[in-house]
Amino acid sequence: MPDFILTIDSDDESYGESSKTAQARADDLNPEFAFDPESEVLAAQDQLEDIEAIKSGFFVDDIISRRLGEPLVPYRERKRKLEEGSDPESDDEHSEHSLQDADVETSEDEDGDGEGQNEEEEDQEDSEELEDENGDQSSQDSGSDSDESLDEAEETRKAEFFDTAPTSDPSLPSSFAAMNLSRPLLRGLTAMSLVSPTPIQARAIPLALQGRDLLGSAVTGSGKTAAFMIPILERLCYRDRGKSGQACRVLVLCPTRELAVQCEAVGRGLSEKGGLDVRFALLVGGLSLNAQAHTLRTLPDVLIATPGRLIDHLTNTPAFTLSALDVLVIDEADRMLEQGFSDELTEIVKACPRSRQTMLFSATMTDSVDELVRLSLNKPIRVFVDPPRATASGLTQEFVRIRSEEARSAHLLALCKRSVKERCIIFFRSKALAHQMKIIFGLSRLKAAELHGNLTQEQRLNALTEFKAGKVDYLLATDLASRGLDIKGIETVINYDMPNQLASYTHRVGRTARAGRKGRSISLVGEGDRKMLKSVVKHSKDENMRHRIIPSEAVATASIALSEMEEDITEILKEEREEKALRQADMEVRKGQNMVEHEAEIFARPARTWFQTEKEKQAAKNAGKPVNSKTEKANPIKRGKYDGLSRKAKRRKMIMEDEAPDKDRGIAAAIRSAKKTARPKKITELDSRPQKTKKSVSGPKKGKRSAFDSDKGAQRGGSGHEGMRAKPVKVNLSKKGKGGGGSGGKRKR
Ligand SMILES: Nc1ncnc2c1ncn2[C@@H]1O[C@H](COP(=O)(O)OP(=O)(O)OP(=O)(O)O)[C@@H](O)[C@H]1O
Repeated sequence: MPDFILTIDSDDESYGESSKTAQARADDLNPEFAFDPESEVLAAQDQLEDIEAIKSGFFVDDIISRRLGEPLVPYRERKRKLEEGSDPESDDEHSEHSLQDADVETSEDEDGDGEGQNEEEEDQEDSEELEDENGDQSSQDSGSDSDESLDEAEETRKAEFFDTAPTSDPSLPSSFAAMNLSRPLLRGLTAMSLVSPTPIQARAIPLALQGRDLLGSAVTGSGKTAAFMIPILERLCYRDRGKSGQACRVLVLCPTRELAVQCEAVGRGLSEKGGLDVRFALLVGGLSLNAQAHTLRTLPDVLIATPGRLIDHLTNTPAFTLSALDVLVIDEADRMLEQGFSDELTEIVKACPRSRQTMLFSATMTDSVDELVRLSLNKPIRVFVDPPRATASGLTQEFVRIRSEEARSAHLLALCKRSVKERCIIFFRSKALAHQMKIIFGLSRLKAAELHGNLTQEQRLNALTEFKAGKVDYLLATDLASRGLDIKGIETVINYDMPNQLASYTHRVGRTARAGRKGRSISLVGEGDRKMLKSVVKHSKDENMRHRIIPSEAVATASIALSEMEEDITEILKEEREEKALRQADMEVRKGQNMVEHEAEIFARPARTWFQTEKEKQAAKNAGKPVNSKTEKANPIKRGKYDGLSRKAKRRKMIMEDEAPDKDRGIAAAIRSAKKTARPKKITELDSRPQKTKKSVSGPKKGKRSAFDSDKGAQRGGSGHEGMRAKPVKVNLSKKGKGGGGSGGKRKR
């Protein structure tokens, strides 16, 4: 059997060979371009509540420094230096250390002792084993073919549920200019060096401009954020700008705070660089509730939110509703449909008007009807650019075999000491593991920051800032950082352990090789990870896979170093616990003092209500698995008659039902119509499908066309007014699906 996997026997081997497709993609994209969320991170930090950090990690650097006999730098001083851009730790020391490592590596490489021989035999064995994984593939393929092939009933349901993309014009726009976008937006795109759309952008943007519901999927790092942000901004160019037109029109939901921060940075960047007057609000946990509530009172156009905080505002911020929402975007939608988020998502969808446009995006998007029905989509179109679970073509995937679990950390340490020395993100299954490794890296003088849910929001944002700025070489993260984060220049992703789901693997390794660049992933594969390895092999191209060997001497050296650290690690963890308890006690005392001093004011405040108790939240999280379509089929979601209606619409329907039949219906109708007129108008959508525009749209009426309507040629020629498109076709989204646009009848529930 041919050895399909190239075995790397040198740690220095470059991962740089890229396939022709990667080159083609690289030509398509501008690898130098990156959105700069860093400034946004700092902006978000300004909003932070002044919470004294009491969680772990905050002071562990100090404890480690004390152990290593290094001078202590107070946290506030460190933070100030970070903001000023100077490195609090000595670079010299680090480079000296790297040199030492290099020396060791050379001497080891030159040393051809018996252990090397052993290593070779292991190589052979490992290659065969990986080959086996591939060998299994054929049999597994044939077995899973039947698993994966959808039964006829499912096919029929999909045919009924989804719409097909219009095929009349198969040519895709080759530039943003060809998309007939308004001039300020084109200016913003150019300022951000975005010239030609990526495949997902070329397909999704025209459909999104028509107001269609859609599901977008393409590999990680292929520009999905701009694929929904561009049509949103374009449509907002045509909104009613009068006072009565002010409303929260767009909601983008993200599963993590960091992703929301980044997403807002992309939208804000495009808007500011193009000179569009679109206002954004970031609604994420960990940032000041009051500041967010204050922003909401100004009715920002676009809300970028995590579900929990959004629901908090919906429940507790007076007068805040989503009743005027035009567009709902769910980023990383497959994750949001999972158990941990699904209750919150259902609650949010219920608060949105049914006439909205809904767009879902993810690199691992599902098209399971069972999972999608709860979102009340209206004949959505699937825009699936790459095969499901595909990885970026510039990615080389390497695998290291771990023979005993005890040796896992030694492998990681050896790998980082010898080969992967910077721009690396390492994923761990648990927060505790990531934290423990932070201590090990600290004691080994490897610069690392941790990013997981046991940290305060300030610590999380600081970790990202430090990593992006190159102040630390490693980001030790949990799956919190696996989705969506776009950090320029990540060269390597290490999987300390394999995740439980293939989708998580795809997202983790997708933090590198983005936007046409090259990158590599290195996964440590133990006995328990073999099943996932099989799945990965099955979904990957052979030429992108490598088997990596870490010399056993290097692992042995790391192992000795680790055992020498054991006592220190225990001591540090103990010291940390004690310090944490002290701070906690200190905080409790201050809280008590506050209660005494400000009792009257505190009790005068309206009590906040919560959508779910902590217990319920935990139960939902523990369920944690993707929705089981079979169970769903057996127990279909029961829908009430008010489901899918906004709160306002629900109230209206209830009032109408309560109305006595003998009441003057004419007066009631007149009142409703007056209220409707007072509501902000929907933002426009570009409907390029001619058969739909003429009959169905409530666009500009005869004799009421704007001065720009007849100016098509001038606008195309560059002399049109900014923010206006020639002959804008105004479509009232609330009419969507009522016979117009061929999207068929009433919205399905
Ligand atoms: N049209 C474009 N031309 C060049 N580069 C682009 C273009 N659109 C986006 N990019 C680049 O692609 C990078 C990745 O974009 P983005 O984060 O939106 O990817 P994604 O598909 O959402 O990834 P993920 O699935 O990991 O969330 C951005 O940093 C940006 O630099």
